[in-house]
Amino acid sequence: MSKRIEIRDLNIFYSKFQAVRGVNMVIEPRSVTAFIGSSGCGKSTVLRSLNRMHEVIPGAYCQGEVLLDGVNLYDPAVDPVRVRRQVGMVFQRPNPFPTMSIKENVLAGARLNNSRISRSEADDIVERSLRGANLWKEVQDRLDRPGSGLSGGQQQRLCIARAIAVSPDVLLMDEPCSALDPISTLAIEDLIKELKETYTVVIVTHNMQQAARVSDQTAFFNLKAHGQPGELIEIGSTEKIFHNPDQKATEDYITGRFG
Ligand SMILES: Nc1ncnc2c1ncn2[C@@H]1O[C@H](COP(=O)(O)OP(=O)(O)OP(=O)(O)O)[C@@H](O)[C@H]1O
Repeated sequence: MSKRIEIRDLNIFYSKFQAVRGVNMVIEPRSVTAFIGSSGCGKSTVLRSLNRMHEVIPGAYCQGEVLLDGVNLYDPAVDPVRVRRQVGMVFQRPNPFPTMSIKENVLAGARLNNSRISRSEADDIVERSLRGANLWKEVQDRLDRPGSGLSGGQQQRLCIARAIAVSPDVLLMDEPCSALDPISTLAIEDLIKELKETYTVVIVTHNMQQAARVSDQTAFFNLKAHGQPGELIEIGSTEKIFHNPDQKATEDYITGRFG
């Protein structure tokens, strides 16, 4: 549970187009790291490279290393399906399986890994995951109703429950609150702070206040010019990046002078 991520000399391509260049960073276990930066600088691309989701896109590939507790996820001997089990992902729009019950939504990934889960094991996974996603109290009396009947914020917590049901080491979140109202957003932010007790969390956000509220470390990405690859400009404690960054480009972005 909760592993250290080290990214070494990562270059990321969509066929001939290089989207990201030369990223190096360390993400400690039991912490939240926020990726910020203007649109198109490669935040989501880097995030997707951390669980080998990037290469699912035809023609897309990476060069470099992503180490999870010292093991390179891109080593030819490593099974990408196993990587995606270890490194879970939550997307921008809550995407529960609409016809499945709340309970079956939570169990979807767990059933893929093991088709013979006993009833009591399934009940345990459902309760543990829904409690972990701060949703249990709201749905415990309607576990057999469709996941699509929940509010947007509840659906996103259901997706988080589905991600943690397979006991990952890392949770990736790509703008998890961008489709949510402010109250649901705060509920997810509170949850992120709890999740870091157990998992390594990496979140892409356009919301600076959100990065400042939830993250321990912030990584600022930028593009030198349109059509150029995105680069990691600066990474540091969120306190430092927001109050005393080393790079002028970071300061300009944080203070809203561009981006
Ligand atoms: N599936 C794809 N095929 C080809 N190019 C892509 C694909 N997805 C993203 N790109 C390109 O890669 C670059 C980085 O995109 P990415 O979505 O990672 O940026 P981002 O910083 O997450 O942007 P945003 O903040 O707008 O979500 C952009 O130039 C984008 O057009």
